Amino acid sequence: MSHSTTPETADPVLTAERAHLARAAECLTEMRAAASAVVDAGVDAWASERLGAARADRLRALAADPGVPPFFGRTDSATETFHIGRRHVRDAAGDPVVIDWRAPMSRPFYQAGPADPQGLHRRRRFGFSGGELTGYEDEILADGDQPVAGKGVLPFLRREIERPRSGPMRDIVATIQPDQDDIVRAPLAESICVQGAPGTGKTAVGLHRAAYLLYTHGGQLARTGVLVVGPNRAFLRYIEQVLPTLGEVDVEQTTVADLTARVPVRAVERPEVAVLKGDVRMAELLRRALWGEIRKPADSVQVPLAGRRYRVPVERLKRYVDDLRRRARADDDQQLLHYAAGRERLMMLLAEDARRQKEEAGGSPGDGETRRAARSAEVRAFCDEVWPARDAAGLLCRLWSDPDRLARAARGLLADDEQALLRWAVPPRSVRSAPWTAADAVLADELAGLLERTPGYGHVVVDEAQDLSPMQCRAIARRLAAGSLTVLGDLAQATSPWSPSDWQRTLVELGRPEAVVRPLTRGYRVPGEVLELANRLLPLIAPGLPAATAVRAEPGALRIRPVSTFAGPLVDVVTEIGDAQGSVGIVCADAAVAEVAAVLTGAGLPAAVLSDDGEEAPRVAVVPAGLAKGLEFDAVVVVDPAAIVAAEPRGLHRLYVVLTRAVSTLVVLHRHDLPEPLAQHPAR
Ligand SMILES: Nc1ncnc2c1ncn2[C@@H]1O[C@H](COP(=O)(O)OP(=O)(O)OP(=O)(O)O)[C@@H](O)[C@H]1O
Repeated sequence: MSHSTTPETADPVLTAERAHLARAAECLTEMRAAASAVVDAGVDAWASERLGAARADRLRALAADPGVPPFFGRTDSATETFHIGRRHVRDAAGDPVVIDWRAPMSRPFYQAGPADPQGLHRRRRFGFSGGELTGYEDEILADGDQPVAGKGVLPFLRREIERPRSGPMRDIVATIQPDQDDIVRAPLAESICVQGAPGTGKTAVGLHRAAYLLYTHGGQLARTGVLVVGPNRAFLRYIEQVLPTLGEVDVEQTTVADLTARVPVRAVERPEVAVLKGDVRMAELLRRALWGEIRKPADSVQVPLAGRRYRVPVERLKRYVDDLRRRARADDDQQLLHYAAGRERLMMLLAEDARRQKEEAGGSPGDGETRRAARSAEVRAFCDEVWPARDAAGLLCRLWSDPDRLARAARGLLADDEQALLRWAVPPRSVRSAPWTAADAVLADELAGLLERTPGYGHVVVDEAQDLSPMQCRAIARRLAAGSLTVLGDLAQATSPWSPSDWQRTLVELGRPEAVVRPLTRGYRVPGEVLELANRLLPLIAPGLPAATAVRAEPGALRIRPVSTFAGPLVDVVTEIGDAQGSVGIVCADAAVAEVAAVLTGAGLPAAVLSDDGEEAPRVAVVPAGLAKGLEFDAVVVVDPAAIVAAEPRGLHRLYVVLTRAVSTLVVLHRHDLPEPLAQHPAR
C-alpha cells in the first residue's frame, strides 16, 4: 500500500520530519565548522600540506548545496529508523542523523519490496520544493511479519521522472530501482556490461556506480582515479553535474576524442578510410611499424667508462637487442616493454657490459660512472642508429607519407587497395600541418601507448559503448591498467560503421572479455505509447534484442502528423509545446539544422542550435540527429524522419535513437512515407 501527503501544517508526521531536517542541516553545519577548525599542531610543512589537501577534500564533500536537502528517504524496521541522504550526517556525539545512500545500511531502502521486505515495514520518500520539505509518500512493505501486496509504478517515481527538465541531467538517488541497484553496488573487481534499451537508466546507473565505488573503496580509488568516457561534449555537458551533486568532484569525465588528442584534428576522411583506421588490424600494423624502426647492430661499440674504452662485440649487441625486442610482445600493458623504455634499457645494457669488463680486469666502477657511460656520445650514437628515438605523430606521418614503409608494415595484413586508402596523396610540409583526422588521433594514441606506458585508472565507466571502433576500445583498455570497467550501451542504438551485433568483440577489445552482460529492460524515460512506436523498428535493426517495457503510459503522448511542407506546422507545434515548462528538442537531419533553426527564429521563437562545443543546451534546442544520442527532452519534435534515415547507412538505428528522446510528448512531422513498420501505427 502507498499513500502520499501534500503540505499541511497540522500533519504531525510532516512536522516531525521537518524538525529532523532542521537538525540534519544543523549537524552538517557543525561538521563543516569542525573540519575547517582542525589545526595541524606538531606536524611538519609537508604533512601540513597533505592534511590541508585532505581537509579541503572533506570540506568540499561536506559543502551542502542549499537546493539539495540532507535526506530524501527513510526506512523503518521493528527496531530502527534511518534517514537516507546523499551523504552521512552525524551529531556531536557521533550518532548518525542521516545515513549515506551508499552505506550497506541503506541497501534495504533500494531493494526491499512487498515480496521481500528485508526487515522493513515501511519505506518513506520525501517531496521537496526549493529545499522545503513539502510532502512524503509511504510504502507499507509488511504488516507485522506479513508482506503486503505490491502495486505498479509508484506516484513518487512517476513524479520524479516527469519533473520538467531544465538544464543538465539529475541524479536518481531517491528512486534507484532494485535491478539498477544491483548494478550500482556490484563489487569493484567485477567488470560489467549493461545492455539497456533507451531510457532504462544506463547512464544514471553508470554514474551512481562510480559514486558508490568511490565511497566504498575511497582510499584505493583516490590513488588510481575513476574515469567516465562519453561520446561527445554535448553529452558530457548534459551528465557532468550528476557526480558533483552526489558529492564526487574528483572524477574525470571526458570523450574518446579528448582522451586521444595526440594530433591536431583538422580533417575528416571518407567513411571507408575511417572504418579501416578503426579496424583492429591497425594495432598490428602500428606495432610492426614502430618495432620495424629497430636495426640489427652492424658493428661493435667502444663504450667509454672511467677514463678507458671497452669494446662490446657485435654478437653481444645483437643478443641485447633481440632479448629486449622479445619483451615487447607481452599482452599485458603492465608487463610490456615499451619502446622508449627499451631504448633506455639498451643504453644501460651497454654501460653494464663495459662495467663487467672493467670489474673482470680488477676495477670497481661506481653507479654514477656506469650511468655516465650509458649517456655517452658513443652509446647514444649506437642507439640512434639501432633503436632510434621516435614520437607517435612523427612516425604516423611517415607511415602515411611513405608507401614503402607502409607496405613493409602492412605485408600480409592489408591488401594493396587498403594500403592505398591510408596513404596521403601529398606528403604534408610538417607533422603539425598534416591533415590529421579523429581516427588518426586514436592511432597516434595507440603508438604513444607502445612508446610509453599509459597511466591507468582504478575504474572506467564508458557510455554509448556500442559505437566504439576496436581501436577506440583499445585506447580505453590502455587506461584501465589493473582496474575494472562498467560498459554502458545499446546494440539497437549503434550507428557507427563498427557496430557489433553482440557485445563479445567489444569486451575483448576493451580488455575485459570476462565482463558479464546485464540487461536493463524497464524504460523510465519514454512513455509506453512512444516506446511502442520505436520498438516496431527493433526486428529490423536489432533482431533478437528484447524490447523494453515502459514503466509509464501517457495517453496522448504521441502525435504523428503528415504535412505537405514543414515550416508552418513546425512553428505551430513548437509554439504550442514551447509554452509549457521544461525542455524541447527539435530533432532533424544534421544537414537540415540551419534551415529548421532559421524557420523557428524567423517566427520569433527562442530556439537555438545544440552544438558539440560543450556549451549549455538551450531550453528550446534544434538538435542535429547525430548529436541526439544519450540526451532527453520533455517534448521532442522529429522533423522529416525520412531525411534522418536517408542521411547515413545506419539511418534506421539513428531514427530509433531520435524517437526515444522524449519524456512526455513526441510529435513526428513527416512529408514522405514513414518507414514501413511505423507506417502501420494507429497514432497516424
Ligand atoms: N530509477 C529511476 N528513478 C527516476 N528516474 C530514472 C530512474 N532510472 C532512470 N531514470 C530517468 O530516466 C531517464 C533516462 O535515464 P538514462 O539517460 O540514464 O537512460 P539510458 O539508458 O542511458 O538512455 P539512452 O540509451 O537513451 O541513453 C533519465 O531522465 C533518468 O533520470
